[in-house]
Amino acid sequence: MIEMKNIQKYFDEKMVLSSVDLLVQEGEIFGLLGPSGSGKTTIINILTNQIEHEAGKKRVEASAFEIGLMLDSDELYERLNCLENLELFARIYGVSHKKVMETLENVELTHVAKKEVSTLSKGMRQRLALARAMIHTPKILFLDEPTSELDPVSSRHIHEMIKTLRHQGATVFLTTHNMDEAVKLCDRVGLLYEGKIVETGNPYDICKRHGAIKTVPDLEKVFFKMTGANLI
Ligand SMILES: Nc1ncnc2c1ncn2[C@@H]1O[C@H](COP(=O)(O)OP(=O)(O)OP(=O)(O)O)[C@@H](O)[C@H]1O
Repeated sequence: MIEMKNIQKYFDEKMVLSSVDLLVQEGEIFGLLGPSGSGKTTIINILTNQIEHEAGKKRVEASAFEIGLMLDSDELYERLNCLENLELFARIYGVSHKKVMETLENVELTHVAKKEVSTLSKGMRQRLALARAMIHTPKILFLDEPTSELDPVSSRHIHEMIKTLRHQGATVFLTTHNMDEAVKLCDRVGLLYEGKIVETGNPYDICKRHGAIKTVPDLEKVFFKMTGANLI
């Protein structure tokens, strides 16, 4: 379970999160949606103990070793090959070579196992970053925009991997700009706006309630309806 209660976060004088409340149940795929700069990455950083918050309470029911994290910048080692990137993490987590090879196969990167990361396509990099985040079969997986800039086929591939991990019992917390993705992938979403979660629920139900939301401009219209404020 993941919980935030009345979380506040400032960067210098600027308040980024004014009062964030959210609850993610075990085994859910939860999507955090919001415009650029609304604080989605900040929330992941707080939940994964990378930054401190100023007020409020948080709870992540998993030890550091039970958490998987994939950041927006994939943070792979450019000069190492795919296999070496995974082996490095596998050693830290005590994961066998067999599991590394299986994971490479699951993300369909066996044929480029010995290729240096700097030579991979964006889609391959994303798949490798996801493989690295889930190599130890985490209890909770945090994904910051896992399919940003990917073509539809690569995105679908990533979606399947995320769903497989969920079927194995993991809880997945991801950020996205894309409501269409949220409808396909997430059990529930939270809409982040002006430092607060202004709406949570099943993405399909939210779309039905507000009319179709497919793109960020659509989402902005919904925000306008809810808050009376423009996003830009
Ligand atoms: N280390 C930092 N120091 C100062 N300001 C920061 C820092 N990290 C984030 N911010 C600011 O906090 C706000 C929220 O940033 P954050 O990256 O969490 O947003 P986001 O919703 O993830 O955006 P995007 O969708 O563009 O990735 C932005 O205004 C950003 O400039």
